[in-house]
Amino acid sequence: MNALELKDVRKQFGAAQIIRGANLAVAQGERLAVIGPNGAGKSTLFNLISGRFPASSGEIVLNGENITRLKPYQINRRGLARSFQISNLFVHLSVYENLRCAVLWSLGYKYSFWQRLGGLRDAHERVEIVLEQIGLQRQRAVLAGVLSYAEQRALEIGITIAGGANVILLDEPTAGMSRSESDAAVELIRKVTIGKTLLMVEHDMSVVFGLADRIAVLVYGEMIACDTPANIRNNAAVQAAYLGGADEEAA
Ligand SMILES: Nc1ncnc2c1ncn2[C@@H]1O[C@H](COP(=O)(O)OP(=O)(O)OP(=O)(O)O)[C@@H](O)[C@H]1O
Repeated sequence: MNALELKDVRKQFGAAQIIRGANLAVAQGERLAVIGPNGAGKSTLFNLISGRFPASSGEIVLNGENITRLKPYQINRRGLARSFQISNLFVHLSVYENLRCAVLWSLGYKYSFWQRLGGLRDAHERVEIVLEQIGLQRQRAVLAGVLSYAEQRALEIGITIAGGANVILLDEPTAGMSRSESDAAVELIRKVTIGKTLLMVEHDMSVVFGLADRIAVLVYGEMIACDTPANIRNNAAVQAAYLGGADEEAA
């Protein structure tokens, strides 16, 4: 079973066709990068998958279940978690508390007293695991607002994976980072997504080619190619429409 499938998904805002029939099948454990020029519809595609916008037509299937008409929290509970370009952190809470909120939310912190006690213990253990994964154990008590930029982005990734979702959507996870910070972020993303399915929108071609098993190319709302990095690099249509010299930069 695929982790995620899009079947002829379309989105229009008024008369403007923004996504023009996207078809995609992402296998369990696969890492897929979505690339394309500014305004191609990449964020819109993520907004459709995560339920923020309803699709105009077509079908979105997560872990075998049709999620096309579900709300974001319902999709989240079914195993899909998403990070945002814009920071999603509680800046006045500590690193630990930020992660704890994310874990408790995913556990559905609203049941009976006894379940809640069990839930709290589970949450603590889960937070410890995520802290270790994102390398922020020593900053656990630090307020999120005073972390370095790269640490904040690592915490956001931690919050995204904290609930144990099997499909992770990352929107430009290395935006605004220096080369060395983004190299470290690639390693972090690789580590925390082992055994999970990753979809990411990313403009930095060295990140894309460093992480992705497959690359989907979106141009004006149409997916013009979806293939291995090597094939995308050599795809004439992709080069003409978008990639240009960017592959040389990444090589
Ligand atoms: N809520 C909306 N209402 C109307 N038009 C929208 C809406 N959201 C996005 N669009 C339009 O859809 C098009 C695609 O935007 P989108 O943000 O998805 O592109 P993108 O590929 O993510 O771009 P970038 O790389 O610059 O982030 C743009 O022309 C944008 O103006």
